[in-house]
Amino acid sequence: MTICGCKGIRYCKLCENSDRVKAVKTECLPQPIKEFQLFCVKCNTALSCEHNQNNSPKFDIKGVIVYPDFISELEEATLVQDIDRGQWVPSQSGRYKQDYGPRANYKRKKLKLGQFQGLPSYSQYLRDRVAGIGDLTDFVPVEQCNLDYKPEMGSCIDFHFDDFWLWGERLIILNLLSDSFMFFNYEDNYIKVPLPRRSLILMSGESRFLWKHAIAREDIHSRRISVTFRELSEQFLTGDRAHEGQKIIELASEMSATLCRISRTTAKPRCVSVLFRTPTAPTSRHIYFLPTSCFYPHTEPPKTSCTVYTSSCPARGLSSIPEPPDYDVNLSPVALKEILDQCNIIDVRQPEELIADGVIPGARNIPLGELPAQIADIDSENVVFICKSGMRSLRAISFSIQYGFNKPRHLEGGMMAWNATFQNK
Ligand SMILES: O=C(O)CCC(=O)C(=O)O
Ligand SMILES: [Fe+2]
Repeated sequence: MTICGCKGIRYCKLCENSDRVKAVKTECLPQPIKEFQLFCVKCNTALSCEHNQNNSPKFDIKGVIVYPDFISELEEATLVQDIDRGQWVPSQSGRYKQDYGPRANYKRKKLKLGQFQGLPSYSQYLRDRVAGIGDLTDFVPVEQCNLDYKPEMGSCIDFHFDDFWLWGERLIILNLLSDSFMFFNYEDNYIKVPLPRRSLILMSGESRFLWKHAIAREDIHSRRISVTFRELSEQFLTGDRAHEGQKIIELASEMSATLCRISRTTAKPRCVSVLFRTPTAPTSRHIYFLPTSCFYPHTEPPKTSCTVYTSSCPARGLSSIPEPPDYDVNLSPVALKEILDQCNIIDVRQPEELIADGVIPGARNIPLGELPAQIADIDSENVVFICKSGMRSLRAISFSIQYGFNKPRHLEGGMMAWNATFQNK
């Protein structure tokens, strides 16, 4: 017996050799598709263009827009950290799922709102940013679905339409942690749309109603998280179920996190400290750097609602840092050298910096941006983070403490201090 979320013809690497999957006729199982056209995210076309010489393109797809770099690397790291605080539940085809939205019985066309506590507060700034895109000012997301794809699980999602009865014309998906492709199919035409890491894809019009979409197993090379936002269909907005729709919209905008306190930090004038209480993290304190364009420091921070706070702050550049650690995180180059063989050294620089400035023997290179995806593979004891000057390694410390690492430390002053101490000696 394997424990996974697969049923019927769906399978993952845990259950693909099970009796249930073997019993399904091979021709019924989804097979890899080898022939497809490639979509150009610069020209928004699957036809040949200056970036992409597709062989004899047959079809174009309308209604797809990809927004590269929709969030920054730091925002991604913080977002993944917030998402991972929630519980992942096994789903079909080797995926894991976190669903925030109304419970729906699609066959009976019935909704249950009892459990729905609203969309998570950590994604409020994303929703605000989406609403800042020209055509999406009236996009009111009422569902957020996070999916976790892992190559070792063979995670994928087969070709499908998202439900039309409940969900509206526009689907919005944020692609986190690794590059991938959204695969589209209409009759015998296949198109792959690149989804660079940290990009957002908007699917509407033909790409929503005519073409099915999928994420292929062969396009998951390392951990990938997708965050899908869905709006209500017309009948829940203006049609005969509008009263239910209104209730859902009200519930969706209620934060599942309660804002406990928001205060200015005296030590850092451009920051506010925000205390939240959420079902998954009883109290979590975030210090937000305020963008210069933000209304602070001209007015008092709002005291009652974090919706007001987040939607009033243009979220670009917003990032959170946890509490400072309560032990000495600093190791001097000399101190580190003495205990080098007992340390688990993680170098968070980019690979090209290792070539330029040298490495400490035994160090494992995990660039800071990769840390959220790889942190589960690091032994959490005796960790010493290294970077060029000691700034990124401090962030790595904060991040890893939240994952339960035991007193991680760093090389104070980074490789610059190390080289100044030991080079030519
Ligand atoms: O993970 C993705 O990007 C696609 C998810 C999807 O299509 C769905 O949940 O309906
Ligand atoms: Fe979908």
